[in-house]
Amino acid sequence: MAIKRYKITVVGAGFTGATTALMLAQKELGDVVLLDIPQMENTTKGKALDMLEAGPVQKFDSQITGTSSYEDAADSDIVIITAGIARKPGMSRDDLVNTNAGIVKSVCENIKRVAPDSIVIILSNPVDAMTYAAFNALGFPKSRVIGQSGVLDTARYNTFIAQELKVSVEDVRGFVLGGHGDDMVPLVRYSSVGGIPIDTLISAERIDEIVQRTRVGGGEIVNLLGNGSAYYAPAASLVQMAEAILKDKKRIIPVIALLEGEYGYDNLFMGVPALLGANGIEKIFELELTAEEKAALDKSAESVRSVTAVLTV
Ligand SMILES: NC(=O)C1=CN([C@@H]2O[C@H](COP(=O)(O)OP(=O)(O)OC[C@H]3O[C@@H](n4cnc5c(N)ncnc54)[C@H](O)[C@@H]3O)[C@@H](O)[C@H]2O)C=CC1
Ligand SMILES: O=C([O-])CC(=O)C(=O)O
Repeated sequence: MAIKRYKITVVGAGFTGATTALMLAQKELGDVVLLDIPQMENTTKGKALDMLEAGPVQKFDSQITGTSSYEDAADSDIVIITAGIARKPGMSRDDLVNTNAGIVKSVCENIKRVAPDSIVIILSNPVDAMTYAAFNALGFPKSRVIGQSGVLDTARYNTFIAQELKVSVEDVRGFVLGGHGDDMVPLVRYSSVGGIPIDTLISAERIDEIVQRTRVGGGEIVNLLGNGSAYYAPAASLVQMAEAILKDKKRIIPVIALLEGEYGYDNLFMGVPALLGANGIEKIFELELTAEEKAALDKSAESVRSVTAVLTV
């Protein structure tokens, strides 16, 4: 019997990448390769060794390797791309598009060469457009090119709802659709706590405030940190997606997927609820939307389209 040990490569060993590598190892989802540019090789090796040395204390046996060589990523089952620059206060995610498109493209050309059967999850911002750029550079089927935004946006939304009601986060089921920008669409009508619709528990005014705080949730952290963006919750979100795939859990979670007619959009990568399993995105779910919800989603899609259109690479 051949027992499989998974290999997960995390490209970009900065705040999000390093945190993701540690969380993957803590859950023993597989062996982890942490990869950054040659100028960062010693730092990357140092971070990987430091994490590995947490294993005896935290009782995990995942290997963690720091490297700048794509050969070490050969035949990865999953590749997570966090490479690129992060925004600072006063910037929007879209300001990163030109720099990060070049980085994501070069990373994907290497991944295509060394791990042609991998499932690729993209975090680098602006993430809807970067997932599109990755899809073009990889040439993989759409089921194997997935962007992360919805797990994080939903986690923020759920956090604020749980705080408002003083209940366990475990019982909150929020839903966020659309692009990873300030006009994302938290869907109040599809959000519940212990099965109870939130609009029967929270006033309309407070719900509006929670929705607005969710939309600018990334910016709230950017302003507090002063010199970078969120990484603990983004890393946890990536790990949830990797786990759904590696354990073939068939989870229904929001991810950035290529839309080919769904919700009325074509040739657009944007956040929608999807079934995530061993084959990557196995199905996209189309929810019925009211005219108001559809108008909000159209606005978000328009923002994603305009930043995707500036891709020059
Ligand atoms: N989609 C989402 O929900 C989120 C996206 N992000 C995005 O993730 C990206 C990374 O954020 P952080 O880790 O905080 O930034 P960071 O600056 O801490 O780390 C980025 C790392 O990428 C590396 N890098 C740059 N070019 C590379 C290349 N060609 N190959 C390999 N590695 C390369 C850098 O050396 C650096 O170590 C940013 O674009 C940020 O905006 C961050 C949080 C959430
Ligand atoms: O806000 C940022 O720039 C990073 C990010 O995407 C998030 O934390 O949602």
